[in-house]
Amino acid sequence: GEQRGRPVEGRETAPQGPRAATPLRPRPHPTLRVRPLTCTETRRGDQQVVHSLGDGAVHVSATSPWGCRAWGGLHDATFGFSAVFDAGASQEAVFEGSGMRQLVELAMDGFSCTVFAFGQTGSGKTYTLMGPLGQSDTQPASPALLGLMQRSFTCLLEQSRSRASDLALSASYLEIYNEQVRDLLSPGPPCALPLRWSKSRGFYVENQLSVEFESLEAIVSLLLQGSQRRRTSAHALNRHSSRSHALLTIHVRTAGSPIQDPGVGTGTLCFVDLAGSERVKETGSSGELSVEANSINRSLLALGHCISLLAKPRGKRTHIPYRDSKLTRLLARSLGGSGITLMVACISPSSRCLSETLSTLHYASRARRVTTRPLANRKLLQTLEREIHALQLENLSLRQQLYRHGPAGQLPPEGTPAWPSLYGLLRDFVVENEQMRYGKLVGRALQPAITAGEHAHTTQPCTHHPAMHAPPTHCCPLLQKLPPASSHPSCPQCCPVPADATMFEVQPQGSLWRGGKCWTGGHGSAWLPSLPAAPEAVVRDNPWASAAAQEFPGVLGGGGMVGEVLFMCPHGRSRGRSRSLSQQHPLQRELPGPERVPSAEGRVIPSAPPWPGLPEPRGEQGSAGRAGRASDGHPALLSLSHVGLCTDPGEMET
Ligand SMILES: Nc1ncnc2c1ncn2[C@@H]1O[C@H](COP(=O)(O)OP(=O)(O)OP(=O)(O)O)[C@@H](O)[C@H]1O
Repeated sequence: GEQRGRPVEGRETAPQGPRAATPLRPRPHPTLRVRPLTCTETRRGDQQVVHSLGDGAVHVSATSPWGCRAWGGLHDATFGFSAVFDAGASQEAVFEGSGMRQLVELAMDGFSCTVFAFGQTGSGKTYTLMGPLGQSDTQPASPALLGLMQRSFTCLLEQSRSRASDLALSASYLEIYNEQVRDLLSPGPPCALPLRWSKSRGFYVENQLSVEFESLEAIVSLLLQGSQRRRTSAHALNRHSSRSHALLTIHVRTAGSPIQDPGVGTGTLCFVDLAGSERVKETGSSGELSVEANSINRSLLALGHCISLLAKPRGKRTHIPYRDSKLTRLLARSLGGSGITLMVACISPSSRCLSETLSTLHYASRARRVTTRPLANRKLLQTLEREIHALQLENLSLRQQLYRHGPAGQLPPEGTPAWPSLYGLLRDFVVENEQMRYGKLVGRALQPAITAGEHAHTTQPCTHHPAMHAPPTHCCPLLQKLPPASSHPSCPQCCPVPADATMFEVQPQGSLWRGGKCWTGGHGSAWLPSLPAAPEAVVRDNPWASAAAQEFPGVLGGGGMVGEVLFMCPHGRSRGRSRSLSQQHPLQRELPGPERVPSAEGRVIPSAPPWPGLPEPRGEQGSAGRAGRASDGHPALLSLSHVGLCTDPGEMET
């Protein structure tokens, strides 16, 4: 019996004009185009089964018994789209009414935009995107027949000229033929290019050619050149059937940025002309044609599968198998990622194509439920740049730490085995890295006061390195109480490990093992001018250490953590960069997450997992952490690897 198809939920209203559509539409934006009956279909007496009802609705009434069988007796169905263009709609009407102009503007603003045409073979996908391009090699297409691509190019170039900013446009064009990605712009015979994945770019094609253009003629000629290289064949339903999926991408980037890596920092507008789904029986394909048809159908099936999964509510989504085909890999970002997608479903009105038409309509209905999270690439780039800058600073600090581990301030010679293993070293770096991040936060918090010049007058140039300034001493109460520095104020170049500095290693009993000439207290502020025989003696006999011990009882009274290497600078006053042993630093609450917050002893739990067979990392709460407390219960000394923060927020980071 007859059955009326349910209208698709939440049907969007048709756009009222060029600017009517919402500029940022996170859902794929299905638009329907119904082509006219072809001469062959008319001659054959095929009936028209698709009728536009207006307001984005289309009605399919199946009178063909063949169609009824295929859809289990479903004769009637109404579907809703954001816009429906029937057989009489002009190419211009499709461009203006589909939201294509807005998509171009979004690409210019740095978003990743994709328009893809899908539908049965011979349904008018290529015609909608490119017009009758390539169907006549001798005559150029009339301007009225130009497709979405050429109209978008014009719009892009107009936009790029009208925007004062320095924007450059380039294009790449590839096809996926029998699961091989091939560059359509590279000269020479087509060869398969590798498809790779990177965190910043997602899936991308390696060694793909990208050609810069400045005029409409140039980009249209690229389009023509690529389309002529694209695989097409004739079959029963289409004399110019595309045998591959083609992706033409326009990259909008800031002039001067590298053309080789257009993935990051650019807006993109990608036109995807999918190969049409086909029933081999109907197209009469055999041999190579049927191999191509199988490959096309398989990749379209993978695309359909991804779309069905993406259409589920976010909470109920399972893994999206983008890797099932090259097509889904390349469309991953547009479908479910940070892109904005316009889908153009193309159908034939012929009763003979009913089954395929209904399949396309259901496919489009599913796709409209997919949501993406559009993110402008330029904004993404700024975020990444900030992150890179922070990481570079961190890297520098880590290099300095590594430098300190080398003998006599030298970097270890190449080929020296990593200490104690590469993993151990890395793990320590993770700990240090997190602590330094913590220290950096404090430094950043203090920076405004420092840059305001509040303490500027107190800084003194280092006698060894005039470019370096010692920190303002009055910022830290501990430094204020200490006697004046000996020969010269310290600077990051002199301290903490000058060539004549010596290391001590902390033993399980809490005593210092003299492995060198110097050690420092937990604040890094009480650098001692002479060699201690034992820490107690240092505190007792040395005025610097005594002052520090009075100010912060317990800090200098105990040993460090077992296995720690402590340094002492013979030059007197330390750098200002020092780590607190305080239980609660006022800035701790500003830390971004619990893993960055030091423990009560001022240590940070590393994010690196413990490695079997290796001792606990120095910052970890293990046996080393427990031994880090002095026998009287006060927190013990911290080694340089824990330096970075002062109890007094007034003390600056070097
Ligand atoms: N809206 C239209 N108006 C007039 N002719 C059209 C229209 N759409 C398609 N055609 C004609 O229909 C035929 C098939 O169109 P086209 O090649 O674009 O189909 P296709 O979907 O790209 O097919 P395939 O998937 O096999 O490549 C062409 O001859 C084309 O000129």
